[in-house]
Amino acid sequence: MHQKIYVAGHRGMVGSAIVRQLLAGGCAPENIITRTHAELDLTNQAAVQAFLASEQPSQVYLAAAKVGGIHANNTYPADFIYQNLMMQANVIDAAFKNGVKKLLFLGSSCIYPRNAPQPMREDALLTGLLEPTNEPYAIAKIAGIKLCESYNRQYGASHGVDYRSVMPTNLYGPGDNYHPTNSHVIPALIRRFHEAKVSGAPSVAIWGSGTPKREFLYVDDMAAASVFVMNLDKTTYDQQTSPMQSHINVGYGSDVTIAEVAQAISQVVGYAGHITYDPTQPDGAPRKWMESSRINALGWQAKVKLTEGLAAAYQDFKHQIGL
Ligand SMILES: NC(=O)C1=CN([C@@H]2O[C@H](COP(=O)(O)OP(=O)(O)OC[C@H]3O[C@@H](n4cnc5c(N)ncnc54)[C@H](OP(=O)(O)O)[C@@H]3O)[C@@H](O)[C@H]2O)C=CC1
Ligand SMILES: C[C@H]1O[C@H](OP(=O)(O)OP(=O)(O)OC[C@H]2O[C@@H](n3cnc4c(=O)[nH]c(N)nc43)[C@H](O)[C@@H]2O)[C@@H](O)[C@@H](O)C1=O
Repeated sequence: MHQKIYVAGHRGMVGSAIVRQLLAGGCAPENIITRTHAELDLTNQAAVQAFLASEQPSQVYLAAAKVGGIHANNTYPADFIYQNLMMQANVIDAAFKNGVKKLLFLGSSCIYPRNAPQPMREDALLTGLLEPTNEPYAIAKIAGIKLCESYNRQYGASHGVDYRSVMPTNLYGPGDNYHPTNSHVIPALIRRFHEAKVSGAPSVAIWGSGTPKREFLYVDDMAAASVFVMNLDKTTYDQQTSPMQSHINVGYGSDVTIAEVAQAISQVVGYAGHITYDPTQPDGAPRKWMESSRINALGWQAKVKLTEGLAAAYQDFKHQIGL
């Protein structure tokens, strides 16, 4: 019998990329189960339980979450911690209760301490204070990792439960959220430089100092990593993880300053004006570069270079606004 795969968050940037990856890998469309947020609110425990009881998928990709950039995280902390805690607890528990043996949880690079040595290794988790601008979201993500680990420890031998966690670095690409203030830096600046080019604005303001560094991974690379980790045989996966340190970093391999990525975006968009800086906006973590040797040792490597990915992201933006 063909495997039914539930992709939670299939309309989101990562979820839609995971669906593309599954289809490209030969998965039949009818075997990919999806529900929109309007059809199934994952913060509703009874609805999630009823859905998984009726669909009985064999795998779950948990790519649904309350997601946003530094301003959104800093403005709506209650939404970020509550909705993410509820979604992941509901999906992971209902998956177990309905016999799902394989689940992949998507965390974030935010789980690591603000001042973790760079690049950040998986064993840096819980060794220091978190970045205040996204601490609530990070706490929810850490809880997601520990939910997966705890179900594995309690039910792995008896029920074959094998729930895995990948920690993406900052992501961008098709299907991104281009909201002017709630988005992440790359989609926000694609929109702002595009609008400045169209309006002829003489300058564009970047938030913060421009000095923080970020690692950026193209979303289709992230989707490939997600399917790769989900399908790894357990013996191989266990070689790079331990029962209470089961998460795996997924990074591009190198990072750039915000000033450098802003310059690159202005070139891709074709904006010729000046770049200024708005110190009233927060910088957030000074650096968030992932140490990805575990997943690299398992056989996955990022492929899409930043300039190539930015060009594709700009095409996606223009498509989203109907150009
Ligand atoms: N983007 C990034 O840079 C990074 C993302 N991640 C993680 O990757 C995962 C995917 O992120 P990304 O694709 O960027 O996020 P998106 O916001 O693009 O997608 C999230 C999806 O989840 C859905 N969703 C949100 N709340 C609910 C709910 N209550 N019930 C049902 N569905 C819901 C959204 O639907 P709707 O829009 O209709 O509400 C949307 O389709 C998340 O776990 C995120 O934390 C980790 C690191 C970096
Ligand atoms: C992805 C990961 O990490 C996220 O945190 P973050 O990396 O700080 O997110 P960010 O992309 O919003 O900012 C990156 C940097 O960029 C600068 N910056 C400049 N100008 C704009 C700007 O116009 N918009 C935004 N958003 N940032 C800007 C901004 O000041 C900051 O220094 C979490 O929210 C959380 O979502 C998470 O999971």
